[in-house]
Amino acid sequence: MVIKETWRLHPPAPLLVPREVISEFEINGYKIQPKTLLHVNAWAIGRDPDTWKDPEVFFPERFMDNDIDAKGQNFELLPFGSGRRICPGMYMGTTMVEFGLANMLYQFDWKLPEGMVVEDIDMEEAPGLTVGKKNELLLVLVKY
Ligand code: HEM
Repeated sequence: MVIKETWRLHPPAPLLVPREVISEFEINGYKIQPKTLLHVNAWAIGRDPDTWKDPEVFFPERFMDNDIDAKGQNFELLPFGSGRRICPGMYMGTTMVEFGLANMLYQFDWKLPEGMVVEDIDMEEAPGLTVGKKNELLLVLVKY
């Protein structure tokens, strides 16, 4: 749930990978012509207030009472895209994130630096095709 919530708010590829339209179609009254380059804004979908309650709030428990997953079937959560060109490394990527996080939590207790509160954590993203944190994460790790 924590990982899903992180991907909702911070999809690593916020605009997925551009698609080129093959045949004309209509959406919301707009006629989209062949050859048009389409971007799917997964970042905005993850923060859509019509879909998510309090979208700006980090609240992993929102995934407790539903079966929304990140495998491309639930269009409100698309960190790996969807359809024929969905990320083929989806399961490897998920496993790497789960193992990495589990190891960090297993080995260390994580604390904020003296005088810092949770709200001070800087979550600004550096722009790009794939995004990461703009500034480094400041935490103090305590070995168990
Ligand atoms: C958390 C980790 C990862 C995320 C969030 C991610 C995300 C994505 C996204 C959004 C796309 C575009 C899908 C679309 O447009 O529908 C993509 C494509 C792709 N990803 Fe990943 N990816 C991850 C890990 C990996 C790994 C570990 C590999 C390989 C070992 C990989 C290989 C690829 C390849 C080859 C494509 C292009 C697929 C195509 O165009 O047919 N990805 N990924």
